[in-house]
Amino acid sequence: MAHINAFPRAQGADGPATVLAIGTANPAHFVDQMEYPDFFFRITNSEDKTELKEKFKRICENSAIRKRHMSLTEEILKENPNLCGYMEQPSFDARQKVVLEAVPKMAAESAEKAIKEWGRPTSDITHLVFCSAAGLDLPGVDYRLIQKLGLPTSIRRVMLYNVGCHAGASALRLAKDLVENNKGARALVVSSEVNVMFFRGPDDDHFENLIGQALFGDGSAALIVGADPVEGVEKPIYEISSASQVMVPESEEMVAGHLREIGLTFHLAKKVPTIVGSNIVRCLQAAFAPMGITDWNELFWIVHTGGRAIIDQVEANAGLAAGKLAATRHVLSEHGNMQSASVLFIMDEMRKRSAMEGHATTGQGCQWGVLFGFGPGISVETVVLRSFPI
Ligand SMILES: CC(C)(COP(=O)(O)OP(=O)(O)OC[C@H]1O[C@@H](n2cnc3c(N)ncnc32)[C@H](O)[C@@H]1OP(=O)(O)O)[C@@H](O)C(=O)NCCC(=O)NCCSC(=O)/C=C/c1ccc(O)cc1
Repeated sequence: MAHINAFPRAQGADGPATVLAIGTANPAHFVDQMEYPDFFFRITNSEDKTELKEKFKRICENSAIRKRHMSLTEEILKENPNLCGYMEQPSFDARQKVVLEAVPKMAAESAEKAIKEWGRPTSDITHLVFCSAAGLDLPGVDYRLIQKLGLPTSIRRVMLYNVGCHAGASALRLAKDLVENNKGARALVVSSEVNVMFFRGPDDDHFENLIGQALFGDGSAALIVGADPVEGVEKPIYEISSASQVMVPESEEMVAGHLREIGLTFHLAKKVPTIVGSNIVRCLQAAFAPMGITDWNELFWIVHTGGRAIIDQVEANAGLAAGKLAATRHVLSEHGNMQSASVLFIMDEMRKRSAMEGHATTGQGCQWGVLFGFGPGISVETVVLRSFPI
């Protein structure tokens, strides 16, 4: 009997991973950030907490957010008053109901847009990477997407569930490895996030909860990632040149999420913006040493929209010129913090405004760019991108 000494190894791609298409989606319903304090304190029956409301108003005014899209409507909140208390029980089933509908719906919508831009049949998609911080349900949204999009049932799926805000960048890191190690592979990367799991009313002793209530919005983004683009068929937007992850030393639990009967509770230390800021140059130096780049203004920039103070700290620590974070600030303003989807939205915004402003490349005229994902821990993902000519 013939013996096989080794399985044939998958053949790798010739070139690096590239982003070949991007699609985004949001719920139609949105809240105006300036009107939100009135709505939030009214719907949660907290009008008597006048001091807290004044502070929440100041936070909203200083958030640099104009609007946020939300799956949670006034109607749903009225039907489920336990969502409006600070820690009312039960609320998990009501949260889960919204999550199970909204997350796959938005995911399919953004993926359809990405597939349409890509221009090839769904049968050519070999891998699926799905990420979300919302939802525990089996089979997962990866499976739902196969049904909704008519993807091959043999598609190789990876789920990044409950990773946190840095998961969008983690998904890019993973997709890069998948497509570079499997010749001809095309990965559909989808992030879909809703803030239903941690919506709750105010409490005098837990102000960090209110910080979260002021920042998060819902959104989904999808990308097609593949190496060796087919000439005349596929048009690369960015190269994913390198991707690395680091846990910021001694930052454990500065950003943390705990799933309880009352949904996701999270911890957010006041020091988060300064800790992120003070670690940024170290990450840049490690990522750009191979190119010999030390002037961070040479790069195009994509920074997770964690909060205005985080973006300010990154800008100050990297010594960035005005306008370098314009795409990031625009996504913050229009959507708030959409967790893992944020950086993918900014990738889309960056290439669109580069074309609109008449730049020579998809990275506002720059060749190299950096994408930062921040999340629980604090974890930092640093992705080096390379632009393409427009
Ligand atoms: C836009 C903010 C919220 C407000 O702007 P500001 O008014 O100029 O900021 P201040 O620093 O002056 O803060 C205003 C007030 O809020 C208070 N504050 C300021 N952060 C705080 C604070 N983390 N605690 C508790 N009081 C505070 C601060 O002490 C101050 O109080 P007071 O002096 O009495 O008015 C700004 O502070 C800001 O962007 N902060 C960064 C927010 C931040 O850390 N974002 C990270 C988000 S990532 C994340 O939450 C992920 C969660 C997650 C986890 C797991 C999952 O699975 C999913 C999700």
